[in-house]
Amino acid sequence: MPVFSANLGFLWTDKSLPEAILAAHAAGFVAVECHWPYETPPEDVAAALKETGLPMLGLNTVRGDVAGGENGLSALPGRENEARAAIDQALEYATAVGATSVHVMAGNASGAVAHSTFVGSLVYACAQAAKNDITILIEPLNRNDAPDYFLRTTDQAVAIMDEVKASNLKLMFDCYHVGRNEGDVVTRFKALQPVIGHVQFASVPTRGAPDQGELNYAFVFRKIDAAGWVKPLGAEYKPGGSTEATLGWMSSLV
Ligand SMILES: O=C(O)C(=O)[C@H](O)CO
Ligand SMILES: [Mg+2]
Repeated sequence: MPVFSANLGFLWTDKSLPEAILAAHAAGFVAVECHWPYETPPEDVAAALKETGLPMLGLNTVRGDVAGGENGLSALPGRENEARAAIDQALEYATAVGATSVHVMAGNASGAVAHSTFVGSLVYACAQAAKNDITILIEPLNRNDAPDYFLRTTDQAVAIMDEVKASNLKLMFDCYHVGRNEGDVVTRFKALQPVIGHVQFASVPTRGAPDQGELNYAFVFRKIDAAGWVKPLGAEYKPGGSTEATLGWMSSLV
């Protein structure tokens, strides 16, 4: 039976991160994950994780100048030092809270130089992360939400993983992005399962709770489960109001 991780970048954003961890535990999630926790002291997060017994699955590297439209640094030619600093920061925070993975965000770029810049950043990230048994994740984002993002497809992600050749580099398979960009979510999941490090989901195309939209998540969850995937699936959707009011899917879809 599938189990779920609450993505606290989107769920319970009305609460502080430690309070959101308590809320996720009370709602029945078995794990949590976040986006950019850096304003919360890691010891406060660690205390809430300890109190609830929930693991923190992952967090993201910072995006750079968000107001200026940046969405990550690791594929940006000329920004290698900032990208490395973002990776160091994420790994330090992950280590302090016991998080098991870090999503290295590529940023808005294209072309061969961006590709080699991203590969270089990932080689660095994987080497640093291996010291603390942390997995590095890369995630293709869909072209509607992130039209200029460097990493767009699962094929591109696999080619990059083949080039980096690090056993701790894995794919973040977000059913929402795959559903919007590529389709064939279940078929792609099965084909990619050996290189997937984490799975996320939200309704397609609105990024709401998974019991709405064109993707049948009762079917998707059943197939992922049947494929032998036992890690928590990350609920990364925008509740558009009270998170509790959207949680019916936790029982209706499994
Ligand atoms: O946008 C997503 O799907 C993510 O998982 C990342 O956290 C980037 O925002
Ligand atoms: Mg995602």
